[in-house]
Amino acid sequence: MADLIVNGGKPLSGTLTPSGNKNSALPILCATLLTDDPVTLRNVPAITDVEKLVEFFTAQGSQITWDRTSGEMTLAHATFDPDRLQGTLPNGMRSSVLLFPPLLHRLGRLAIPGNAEGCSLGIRELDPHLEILTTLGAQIESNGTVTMELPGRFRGARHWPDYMSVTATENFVMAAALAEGTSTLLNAASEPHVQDLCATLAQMGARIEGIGTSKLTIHGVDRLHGGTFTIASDIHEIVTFLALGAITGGEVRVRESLPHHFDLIGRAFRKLGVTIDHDGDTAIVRPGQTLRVESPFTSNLLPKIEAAPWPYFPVDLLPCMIALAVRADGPMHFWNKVYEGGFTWMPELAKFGAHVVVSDPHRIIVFGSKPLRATTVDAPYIIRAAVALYMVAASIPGRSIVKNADTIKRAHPRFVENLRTFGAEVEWR
Ligand SMILES: CC(=O)N[C@H]1[C@@H](OP(=O)(O)OP(=O)(O)OC[C@H]2O[C@@H](n3ccc(=O)[nH]c3=O)[C@H](O)[C@@H]2O)O[C@H](CO)[C@@H](O)[C@@H]1O
Ligand SMILES: C=C(OP(=O)(O)O)C(=O)O
Repeated sequence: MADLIVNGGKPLSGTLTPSGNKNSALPILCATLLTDDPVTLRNVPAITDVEKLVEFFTAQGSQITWDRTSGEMTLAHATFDPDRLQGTLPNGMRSSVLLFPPLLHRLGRLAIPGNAEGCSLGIRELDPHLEILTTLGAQIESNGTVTMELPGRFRGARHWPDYMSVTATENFVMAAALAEGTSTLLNAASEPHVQDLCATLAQMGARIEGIGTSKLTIHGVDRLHGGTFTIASDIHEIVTFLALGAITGGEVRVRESLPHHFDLIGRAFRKLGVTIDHDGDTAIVRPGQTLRVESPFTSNLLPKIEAAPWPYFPVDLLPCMIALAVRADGPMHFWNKVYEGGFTWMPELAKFGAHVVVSDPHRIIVFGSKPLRATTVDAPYIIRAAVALYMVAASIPGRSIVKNADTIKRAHPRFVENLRTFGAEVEWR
């Protein structure tokens, strides 16, 4: 495990070109297995989750070249050899579940241990994935090991799951793209990365209607083809760097900042006193903004930022807003409607001197603007919680240590190198 050593208290200023979104790159990489044609991907982030998938594909015989500096990767799975698969999928990452449809499509059979690993935000359920695969024609058995069998092709069907799950929606789309007949998913997730996967599959020849909405209709086709596709910017990295500018009082510009996804995110910043300007596709946080919780017009109302499946504010961005709230004048209520483990790291914030009341596993109130001190904190296995602990450390003069922060490397390549170009004093140890 690696620790971040931080000498904080300086304004961080600079311009960032964000890397590719992990949550777009991983399903798209899995989707490349749906064709034998070569696929070239641009802007692939050099992150540990991608490294694990590439290692997995290579171990099964796929041909992959990856220029980590330019971000261009070419994959050819014509030589993918099912007999080499020993039943172990990449571990420590939720996205392994995204291999189920393409592997079933190629192998017809798959056996996995009964639990899906992911970060420690909460229990990462397998059931919605297995329900989808069953609905689309797979047969599932479980006795500790889960065995999936697909006789022939996936078969088109209608499905309405309990909730909008990102990876389960992605699995539905991948399976239905090559199914016999038409499939419909209601209560579909529509996060930017779900849209990215659908758009890439459409470019590969899939017939998908309703991209970006909660109802997806997919007309199955016989084959998908290769091509050249670009992974979109990482909305999490965009927000992180803007928030870093705001919390340290610096001026930050982020290029390729996906302004069309920004309305509600910009509103969350405004609730904490931060204005994000847009100049074309560059997002800008200007220096010298006062972090202050915006007063609602309604009297006696506790201001609130609530996170839920898109188009709500994204749960993965809550930690950045919590870090800002720690520094903002006034109380802010946060509501994570998705994960029961999203606030387990609040005791680490308290070590800096932050005042946070955990109301229940899904809700906290941050009483900001308390005097803070540099200190040592422990990051949980939650990417943006580690980022948020760094943000608070960066805002406090003196030496802090964020221990076990290397979960950040799962999503953000060159995190420390980028921070240094912004004037940060920070290093891995
Ligand atoms: C690789 C990838 O893309 N990972 C993302 C994906 O994970 P993932 O696809 O695993 O997340 P899901 O959308 O399935 O939600 C995670 C868990 O939250 C609970 N749940 C979710 C929604 C809901 O309305 N009710 C409910 O109870 C379920 O227990 C579920 O298992 O989406 C999450 C939610 O945006 C993000 O944090 C992850 O970064
Ligand atoms: C929760 C996350 O990722 P994963 O689902 O891959 O664990 C995340 O990116 O914050």
